[in-house]
Amino acid sequence: MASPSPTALQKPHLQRTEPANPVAEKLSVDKACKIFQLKGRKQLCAVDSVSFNVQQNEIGILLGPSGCGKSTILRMVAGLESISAGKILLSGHPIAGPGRDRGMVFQSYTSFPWLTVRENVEYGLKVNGIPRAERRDIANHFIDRVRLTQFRDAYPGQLSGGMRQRVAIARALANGPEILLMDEPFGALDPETRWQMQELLLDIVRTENMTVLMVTHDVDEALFLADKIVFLSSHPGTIREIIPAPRQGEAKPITKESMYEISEYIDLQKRIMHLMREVAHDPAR
Ligand SMILES: Nc1ncnc2c1ncn2[C@@H]1O[C@H](COP(=O)(O)OP(=O)(O)OP(=O)(O)O)[C@@H](O)[C@H]1O
Repeated sequence: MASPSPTALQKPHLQRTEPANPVAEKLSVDKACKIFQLKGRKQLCAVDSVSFNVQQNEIGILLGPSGCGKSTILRMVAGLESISAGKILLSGHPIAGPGRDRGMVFQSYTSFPWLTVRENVEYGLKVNGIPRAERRDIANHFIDRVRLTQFRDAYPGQLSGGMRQRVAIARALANGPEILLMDEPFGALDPETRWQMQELLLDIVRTENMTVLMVTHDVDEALFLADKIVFLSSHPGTIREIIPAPRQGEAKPITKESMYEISEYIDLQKRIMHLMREVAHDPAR
């Protein structure tokens, strides 16, 4: 089945909101804080004055020890958690709750089991009143992009874990988000499937001009996918270091094997392992 015509992908519902004033960053997190209210008037500062940005077409990775606030930051960007102080802007506009301009992919499988792959991918478009023929074209395009063409009419229960995550990615992309927010999306997959998914994501980000903010625990995944690694330390979650990847955008290696032939990646891997040990031994550093 052919991809939808370019015009189908330029329909108003898929047009990305242009910023009121053009800004360099797609996502700007500026001194963001999150304080959770606990029982007995106690408070927990989970994220303290965190600032970073992600440019259009970049993959930004949030990396750091357990409890350093990675998911909380992602959830604030998603609008699922309020921001206690500071600000978060997407294309120059403040985040004020969840919205279709952000596509979410979680570690757990989130497809509707009673809908087929195509119905799952079409779901958001249907809710938003997109006519049947158009949403079918869009769904088919993204199902092809995640290489599930042969499984359009299958139900999620008939798919492997990796295939179900591909459905989640296609579903998120079909809604035309400005940024894809991914929380450990490949964490439940076996190592080989995980590699394949990482390579597929890199390919999709390039060809669909997508911007991504992803949480991971996995140093190799961060190295392979990132244009920028935001490394956090915990209690409270603060930025330890913002590390640009040795190669950016089109210059990044497209397979894991080729990444490990590049000495800067090996050096960076060692440096990140070292940082991980430091923050694990002394969270306050
Ligand atoms: N709803 C909540 N209420 C109170 N505390 C919370 C809440 N959500 C998260 N926290 C706390 O905020 C801190 C950061 O949690 P968060 O889940 O963001 O960390 P993380 O880096 O994503 O951890 P992990 O890597 O283990 O998933 C933790 O101390 C956690 O206990």
